[in-house]
Amino acid sequence: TKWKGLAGEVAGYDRDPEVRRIAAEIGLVDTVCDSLSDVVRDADLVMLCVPVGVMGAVAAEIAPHLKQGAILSDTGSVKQAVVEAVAPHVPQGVHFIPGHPLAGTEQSGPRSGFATLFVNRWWLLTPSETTDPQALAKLRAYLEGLEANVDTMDAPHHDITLAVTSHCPHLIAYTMVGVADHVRRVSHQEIIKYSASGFRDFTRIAASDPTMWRDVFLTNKEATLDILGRFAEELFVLQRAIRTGDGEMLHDYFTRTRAIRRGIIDAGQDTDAPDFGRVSKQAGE
Ligand SMILES: NC(=O)c1ccc[n+]([C@@H]2O[C@H](COP(=O)([O-])OP(=O)(O)OC[C@H]3O[C@@H](n4cnc5c(N)ncnc54)[C@H](O)[C@@H]3O)[C@@H](O)[C@H]2O)c1
Ligand SMILES: O=C(O)C(=O)C[C@]1(C(=O)O)C=C[C@@H](O)C=C1
Repeated sequence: TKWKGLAGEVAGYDRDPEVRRIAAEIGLVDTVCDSLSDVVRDADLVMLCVPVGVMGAVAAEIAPHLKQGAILSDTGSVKQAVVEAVAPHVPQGVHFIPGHPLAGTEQSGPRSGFATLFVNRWWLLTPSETTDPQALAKLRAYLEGLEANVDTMDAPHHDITLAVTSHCPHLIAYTMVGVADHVRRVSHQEIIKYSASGFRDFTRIAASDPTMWRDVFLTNKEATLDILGRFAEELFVLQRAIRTGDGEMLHDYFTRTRAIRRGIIDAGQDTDAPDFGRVSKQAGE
């Protein structure tokens, strides 16, 4: 926001005094406030950037201090649970428009952000039927000012989509790293020394913030369990193909998954891993 000069003043608050100290030190915001009530009092846009599990408690605390006409949004990775937790606290005359930037890394904390984090990344908004179109247009224009691509969808659809594209992949990465940790026949030293790049990618994801991801799974329970159920079924099919030596099945399956990867690259969404693009081009595709 500061990079693009999109706001007259950017104020921030975190309940952790160390986070507030660092934010002031690195100039993350113009003003570091000492309380939630102070930080929201005169704000035209309030962005809740806390773990999904505490969104409701924070909303309840700020509610009496929100300015009439203000836009209230959030960055939570799950949307339906945030709507349920936050909406009941939102006063008349305040526009609540939930959101989720599909941008981030395994790092968390005030030093992890950077000005161009949202450039050419999706920022999903989940307005309701009663959302004021002018407030929605204003928020969209602000996010586009950050050079994000904005799309809207309803909250349940967001949650099942992200269960597929983000939440379950994280759980699978956490699990694989956990498995490596528990395998007795391969030492920890060997795992570190011979870590192939696939496993290294998993360890990056599995280093993501435990509080954030605990809350994601506890609040997007139904969708993640649905997709994990399908994952388990397909895993059994692949296991059987390996056991029975069904090479044709494995080859067909991997050909289809490779096409998905190519689709992501062709859509210009592969901003993080240019190496992979290079590898597939070298393979003559
Ligand atoms: N990290 C990512 O890749 C990413 C990407 C998109 C969305 N998100 C979502 O954005 C939100 C924030 O994630 P993050 O990565 O910025 O986490 P973070 O850990 O960097 O920041 C969260 C902050 O919230 C503070 N906090 C916790 N409870 C609080 C409370 N009651 N009052 C005030 N502050 C409180 C913590 O002290 C912490 O500094 C989460 O809901 C997450 O799901 C994260
Ligand atoms: O690259 C990463 O570290 C991420 O996982 C970022 C990622 C994602 O799954 O794409 C993680 C969670 C957020 O809600 C949005 C973005």
